This record gives sequence, structure tokens and C-alpha cells, in this order.
Amino acid sequence: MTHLRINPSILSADFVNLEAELQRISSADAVHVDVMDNHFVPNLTLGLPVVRRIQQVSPLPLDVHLMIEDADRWAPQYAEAGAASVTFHAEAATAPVKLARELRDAGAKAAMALRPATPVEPYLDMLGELDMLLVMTVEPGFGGQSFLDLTLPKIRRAASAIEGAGLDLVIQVDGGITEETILRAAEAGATVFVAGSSVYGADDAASAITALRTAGFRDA
Ligand SMILES: O=C(CO)[C@@H](O)[C@H](O)COP(=O)(O)O
Ligand SMILES: [Fe+2]
Repeated sequence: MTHLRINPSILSADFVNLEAELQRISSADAVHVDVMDNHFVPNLTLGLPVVRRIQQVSPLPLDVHLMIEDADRWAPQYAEAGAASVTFHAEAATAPVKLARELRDAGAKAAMALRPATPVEPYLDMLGELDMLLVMTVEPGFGGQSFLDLTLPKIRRAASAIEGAGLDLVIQVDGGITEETILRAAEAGATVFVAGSSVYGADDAASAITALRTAGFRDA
């Protein structure tokens, strides 16, 4: 039975009370931290100093999702800050293989993200350099959007390429993950699920995390 990992996104948390907001999700697998630079995406969130502070107080490992330009330059610093995994966007990296190696050398899991319209095929040869592939299931930039079913075939293709090559990287999905959509993504091959509004929008975040795990379960 595959363990479904649920990584709540603090993009939907109360940024003024982040330490308490981290406690609300202590039953999750990791905390997903969305870093946006207002260039790669039309939104601005937080950067290295805040991530360093979250790292100090978080009871959970940090899953950092970089939606920033010039990922080659900045991503290694998030690994050095102690993030358990650092995800850069394929569209924002000039040397993704080199970058993935640098992230691993700095002690983090290396992950690469694809926008909904970015195909996985050009990257199949480098999947062995990664610990995780993030298939965006909404256009990056904002929480609270609807899951894009058009991304499901890409998840299936990535999962079959990973299985065919005998690799052990996992597929993460991010955007619009709810009790209604999680099973579709799980059936396509995802095992790590980012959920912002569906966890932080609930009165009881711990129950929302359990409900997602239950809804995504399939007898594989
Ligand atoms: O990276 C992003 C958005 O760009 C996400 O991590 C969102 O924060 C997910 O939010 P929901 O769609 O789950 O509300
Ligand atoms: Fe994200």
C-alpha cells in the first residue's frame, strides 16, 4: 500500500501567525512553502530570510516550491537553509541537471516542476537526477484554483516512464487538490499531494488531512 503524502501549502495560511499555523498541520508529511518572485509568476510571497525562520520553528520538514526566475542561482541557498526538498521550475532553470546535483550535494532532495503546458518528454532522460517531479495541476501563482484535468495524461506518462526505467522518484501534484480531485491524481500515479485551501480553509486542518488521505486511497 502506497503511503499518500500530504504537504499542506502555507500560501493559504495566516502569514501573521505562521508558527501557530504550522502546529495546525503537524499530522502532515511536510509543509509546502511557495516562494514567488512576481516575475516567474504574477505574485509575491516570501524569500530566504522567512524560509530560514520557518525552518527553525517547523515541526515538519520543508518542501520548498520555487516559482522564481534564475533558479540556478537561488535554489541551492534554500537547500543550504535546511529545506528537505527544493523544487525548481524546468522553465526557470538553464542547467537543470547541474542544479539538481547541487541540491543533492547540499543535502536536499532535488525536485523539478512543470507548468501545466510544459511537456514531460524533453525531461525523461534526466529523471534519474531527481527525487521528485512536480506536475502542476493549476497555473502556478495563486492558491484556490480549480484542478486541471488536462494534466492527468502527463502524470500518467511520467509515472509510466519512471516505472519503465526502474527509477524511484515520486510524483507530486500541486493545485486544486481536494477530497474530490485527489483520487484522480493518485490513480494517474501521484503519491505526494500539495493542498493549500482544502487544508487551511478547513476549521479542523488535521481532519482535512485525514480526509484527503482517505479520499486518495486506492487499492494499488
Ligand atoms: O504553488 C502553488 C500555487 O502556485 C500551490 O502550492 C498553491 O498554494 C496550492 O493551493 P491550492 O490550490 O491547494 O489552494
Ligand atoms: Fe506550490
